[in-house]
Amino acid sequence: MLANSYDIAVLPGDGIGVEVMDATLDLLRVVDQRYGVGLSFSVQRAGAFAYKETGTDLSDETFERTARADAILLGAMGWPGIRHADGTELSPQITLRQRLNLYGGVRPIRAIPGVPLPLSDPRAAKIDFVILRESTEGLFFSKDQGMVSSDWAEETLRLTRPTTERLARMAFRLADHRAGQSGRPGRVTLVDKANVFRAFAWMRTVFAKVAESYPHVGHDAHYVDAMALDLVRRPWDFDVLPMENMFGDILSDLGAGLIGGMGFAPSADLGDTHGLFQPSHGTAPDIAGKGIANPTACFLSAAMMLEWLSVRGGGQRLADAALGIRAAVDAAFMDGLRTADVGGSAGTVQVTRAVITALRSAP
Ligand SMILES: NC(=O)c1ccc[n+]([C@@H]2O[C@H](COP(=O)([O-])OP(=O)(O)OC[C@H]3O[C@@H](n4cnc5c(N)ncnc54)[C@H](O)[C@@H]3O)[C@@H](O)[C@H]2O)c1
Ligand SMILES: CC(C)[C@H](C(=O)O)[C@@H](O)C(=O)O
Ligand SMILES: [Mg+2]
Repeated sequence: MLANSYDIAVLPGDGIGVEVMDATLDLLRVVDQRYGVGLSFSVQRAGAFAYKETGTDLSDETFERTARADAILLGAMGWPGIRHADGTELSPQITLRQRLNLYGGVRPIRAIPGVPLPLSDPRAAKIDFVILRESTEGLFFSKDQGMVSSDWAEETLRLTRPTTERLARMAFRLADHRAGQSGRPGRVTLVDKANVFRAFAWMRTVFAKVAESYPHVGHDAHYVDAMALDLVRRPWDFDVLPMENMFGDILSDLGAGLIGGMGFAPSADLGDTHGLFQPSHGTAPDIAGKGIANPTACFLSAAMMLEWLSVRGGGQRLADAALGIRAAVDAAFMDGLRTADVGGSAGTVQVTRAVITALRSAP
């Protein structure tokens, strides 16, 4: 699909989602001038404040428009006080994942050179792994269908063969791709709780079968509780970590903590036909409106979007643009940029200016 222009559906959402998206669109316009990738943006309203004003957090019209785009860029959605009648928070992100079958939640955790890290071990600078969060089933399968009585409450975890096999193939392809780029051997480590639940023992058999088709990629499994320990103790040892939905939700925030916080953690929700890109963080009500949200995670999510469009046949310019964003982010932080979340004073606008300057001055 070598196209001259790409239609990007943009859903800024709520709180700092809007702030980091404004910054990302400023960056992408400069990227477009420099690399000539031909991006056009159609901004759509969705999220908690849309719900408050219109009664829906994701209208059918917005969904259809979003589903027709070449790629989707999302800020963050949700707001603590804005709830459904049953008290649950709104989550149109989950609706999008389920309706577009975005089963592969790719959440890279990479230490950005120059950003202060919480672990003092010098090996922390080498942290570079990917959480691959299954994003349509697992424990989220029973969302809105859990049974609650006055005496008990029950939710259901479901893993299906088609999704588990697709997730496994995505994990091995990703490890293979990363090995090709880094020169290090690839390794897929399934994160589960197979010592207690049959569902995870079964998941191991599905992964072991898929692994046979990738003999050059290493493969093992790790219990989720031990993985929580080892991600703090030796995170530099891991490569690609596929896991069930809820485990991935939790461990991806832990991973973000290892590299400076949520403001540095990008993500992509990928299916076979659609790709949605968003920072892993939420709407951050505690800092919204203060101008200090770190837009780096959203910048890096936009880079993932350009790379995905490139891999789907969009050509080298998109790949170069993705690399250009990553290099500019690294250069800006190496040059001393310090965001408020890592003890500095640079706000959203300063970070955006610094990254744009680095992009413009790159050879
Ligand atoms: N993908 C999404 O849209 C998404 C993800 C997570 C949470 N949420 C929603 O967001 C709302 C707030 O959730 P929460 O507070 O648990 O999680 P959060 O990710 O919004 O915030 C957690 C902490 O990280 C900080 N933080 C997050 N992003 C940051 C950034 N870019 N720069 C600097 N600091 C940042 C916040 O200030 C806060 O201290 C809830 O309604 C939740 O449901 C949405
Ligand atoms: C806001 C919430 C519905 C969402 C999730 O649980 O998936 C978020 O925590 C995330 O990690 O993207
Ligand atoms: Mg989460």
